[in-house]
Amino acid sequence: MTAQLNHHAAASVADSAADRVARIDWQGVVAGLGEQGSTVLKQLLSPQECAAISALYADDDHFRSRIVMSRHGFGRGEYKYFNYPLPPLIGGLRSALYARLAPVANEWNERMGIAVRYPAEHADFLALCHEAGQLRPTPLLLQYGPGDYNCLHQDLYGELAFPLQVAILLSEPGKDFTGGEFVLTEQRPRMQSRPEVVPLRQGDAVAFAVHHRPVNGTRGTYRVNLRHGVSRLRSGRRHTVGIIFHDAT
Ligand SMILES: O=C(O)CCC(=O)C(=O)O
Ligand SMILES: [Fe+2]
Repeated sequence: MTAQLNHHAAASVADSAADRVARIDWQGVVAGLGEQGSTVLKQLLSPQECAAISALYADDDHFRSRIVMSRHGFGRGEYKYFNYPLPPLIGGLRSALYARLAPVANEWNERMGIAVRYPAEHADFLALCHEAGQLRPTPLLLQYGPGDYNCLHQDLYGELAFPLQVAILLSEPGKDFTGGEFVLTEQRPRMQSRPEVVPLRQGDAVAFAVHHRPVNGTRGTYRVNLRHGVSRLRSGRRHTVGIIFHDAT
């Protein structure tokens, strides 16, 4: 009886976005981002939350636009950009994650010799985006079926770009879908690209560099260029929510 009650309590407690972001091992995340340009944030969403967010896909009231990837040469599959106001959990994660990633972004820019610095609070960064004419929300919900894939790309939507982003896998590999792995490539100057496959379970998030990041070499710091995408789904259905911190023109 006690175990059942505890289980029920754990499932029904409103675990705020801020609380769960505060529990992440940020030292480990910062180390992973520094070494690989990406890192996994385990179990950011419960299976119930993943299912609830995936179910939003069918309801166009939540979205400002729908993109069919094959029409633009982006791959195969589709996605929808959320409208403001974002669903509270996604909006809450967006601002809580930003506050933890902004110091990393500032350190990267310093090392890459880029003068831009990011404010501590996401609301202040969004105000800068809006002043620059980047008014449209960028968080998105992606949907893939058998044979679908997402070509390697960078999510840049205007002059202002926050250098890190987060994607959360909403479906369970091996059960809801097969194939469909999250892939990153890292292009070093005058060298061939390094591939990285990021293993994710349902509810896990990956934080990664949007565009470029600094790497220490023997002759100082250089920039590597990153792209991300998704390998071909072999079967089933895969949903992801993408959290991009800059808004779009
Ligand atoms: O579906 C994925 O895992 C990748 C989604 C993506 O490209 C993004 O969130 O920016
Ligand atoms: Fe993307």
